Amino acid sequence: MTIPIKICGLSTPEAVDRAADLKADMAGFIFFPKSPRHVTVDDARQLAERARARELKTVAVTVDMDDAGLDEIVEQMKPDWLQLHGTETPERLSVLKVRYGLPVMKALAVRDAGDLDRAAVYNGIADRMLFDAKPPKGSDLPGGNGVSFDWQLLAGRDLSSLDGAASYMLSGGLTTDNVGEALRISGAPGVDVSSGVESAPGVKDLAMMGAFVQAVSNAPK
Ligand SMILES: O=C(O)c1ccccc1NCC(=O)[C@H](O)[C@H](O)COP(=O)(O)O
Repeated sequence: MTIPIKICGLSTPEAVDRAADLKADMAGFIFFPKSPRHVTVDDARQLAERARARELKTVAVTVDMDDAGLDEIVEQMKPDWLQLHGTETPERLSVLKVRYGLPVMKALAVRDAGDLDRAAVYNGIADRMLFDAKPPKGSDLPGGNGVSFDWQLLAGRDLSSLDGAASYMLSGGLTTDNVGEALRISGAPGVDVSSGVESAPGVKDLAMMGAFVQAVSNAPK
């Protein structure tokens, strides 16, 4: 079984090409001005075009964005997926799925088992969940903080009610050094990485990207 990998926060053609060379499944582009990974719509349009040419799926990552902002992103970038990384409700997801006809990945911030229980409200609505760590106190970013949550929370948990073959992705503080252990403990069907493949905030490191993908493929199935 191959584990789907999303590499998030890409902002250069080199990083997009590297993700495609490595046969990552998804490339995430961040629309959040406070993030060191923020891209403009025009940047995203060009980067997504490049990804599409290599059959790399693109994900527009937004946070409680209004319709006007989303309209522009969808029209220009033509993403394959929307990732909603804010406080979007199941009702909001339903509206956006009809409006854009795109699959939606809902990020949920996890610290304890109760947080994971909240995923149930998105059953049958989100096409995929992304379980990420809660941001540390004082962080301006809802994601991309390089912190993990307790992977044991996912161990043995029945998430079969979530739809799709890869019903969720594990995220938050994953690195080459810990992703094998994270997969072993959680049994996650997919992984997402951002700061764990960066040499500085927002700067993707091509060698680290390669090492991460290798570590995932080396992980015991
Ligand atoms: O990465 C960001 O800067 C970011 C900003 C605002 C919303 C979401 C953001 N990232 C979303 C992701 O999917 C990240 O890959 C995920 O949070 C994991 O990040 P990391 O812990 O750095 O691997």
